[in-house]
Amino acid sequence: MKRVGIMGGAFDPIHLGHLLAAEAAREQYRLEEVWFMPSHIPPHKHQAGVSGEQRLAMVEAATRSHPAFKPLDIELRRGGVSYTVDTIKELRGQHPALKLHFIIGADMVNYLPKWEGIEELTGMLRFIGLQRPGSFLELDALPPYIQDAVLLADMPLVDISSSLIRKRISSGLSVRYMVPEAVYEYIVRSGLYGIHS
Ligand SMILES: Nc1ncnc2c1ncn2[C@@H]1O[C@H](COP(=O)(O)OP(=O)(O)OP(=O)(O)O)[C@@H](O)[C@H]1O
Ligand SMILES: O=C(O)c1ccc[n+]([C@@H]2O[C@H](COP(=O)([O-])O)[C@@H](O)[C@H]2O)c1
Repeated sequence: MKRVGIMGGAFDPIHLGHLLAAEAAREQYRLEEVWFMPSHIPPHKHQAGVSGEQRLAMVEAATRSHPAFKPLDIELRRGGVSYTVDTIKELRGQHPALKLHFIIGADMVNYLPKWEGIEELTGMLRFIGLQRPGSFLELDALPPYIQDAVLLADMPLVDISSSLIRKRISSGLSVRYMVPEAVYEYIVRSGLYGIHS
């Protein structure tokens, strides 16, 4: 069975924290591919300020150089609120022979009990959880059926978030090296987040 990781997020914009988390999960759990999937409307968060098309273009730019990383536009094409349970059912229908892993940072691991259809989701995939500065991943605080569905991976802690990047750009500060060069160029070229080159 092919082992695939899915890294879902708003990617507004995609940054080095996302990429290092995906690479750590890929290596430690021998994932053959990792699919980066921008959400349409995130279930529990403000809607992205930048269009789905532009967030996908940044994901494409960020993943192009890695042979195992691919963009996935399934949630942008479906529209509406991007509940993971709906997406995973759709993906399992399309690819019944995949072993799916959903890669998430500590903030999202702690939030798993509130995910739509979480009981059903834990029967369809494993989560791979990574520590993230600012949110301590506490497996013991989760119900046992969720703990059983979460695998842990290590990564160099990266204190970068999309909101930090947006805030720095709007304050005229540099975000070079917080995002891949190709993403930085896309942000400048498209004038995203009010950037001045
Ligand atoms: N620096 C990081 N280290 C580990 N995981 C991360 C990091 N940044 C984001 N993630 C994880 O990546 C996934 C997608 O995150 P998302 O696209 O919402 O980025 P974000 O940086 O959290 O955005 P925002 O700051 O706008 O809330 C989530 O599971 C999140 O926990
Ligand atoms: O389905 C849910 O209820 C759910 C709740 C919170 C987060 N998620 C998914 O988890 C991924 C990371 O979420 P976020 O809010 O950090 O971008 C993204 O793919 C979301 O759709 C999903």
